[in-house]
Amino acid sequence: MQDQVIGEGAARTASGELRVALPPVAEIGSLAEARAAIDGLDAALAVLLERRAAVAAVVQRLKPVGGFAGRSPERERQIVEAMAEHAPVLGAERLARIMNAVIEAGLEAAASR
Ligand SMILES: C=C(O[C@@H]1C=C(C(=O)O)C=C[C@H]1O)C(=O)O
Repeated sequence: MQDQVIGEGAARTASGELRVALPPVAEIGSLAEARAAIDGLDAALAVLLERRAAVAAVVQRLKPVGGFAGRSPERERQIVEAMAEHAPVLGAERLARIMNAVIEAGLEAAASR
């Protein structure tokens, strides 16, 4: 099976890996290149977000109380703190807003299935 290209610089490999090109930002020289890079990153993000929602839905089924009723602020704080180590420019405060939207979208999607 061949790699499935999902965007500029992003592909799913036959063995189920997601591969994303991360060339140095300083090498981006034009608006078209910058937008192509964003399109590739967004395609990869979409794949990751879809997978994350599917895994979060599994957690909802396994927890004693799932869904919005079983929301865990402590676990969500831990997630954001761990992510902030990889995203120091965004930082924990902005990441918390992003992840709140991601988590709520995942819980909504799980409830709608
Ligand atoms: C997935 C869980 O349930 C909820 C959803 C979370 C998520 O999408 O990461 C995190 C904490 C909970 O609010 C969990 O408790 O781990």
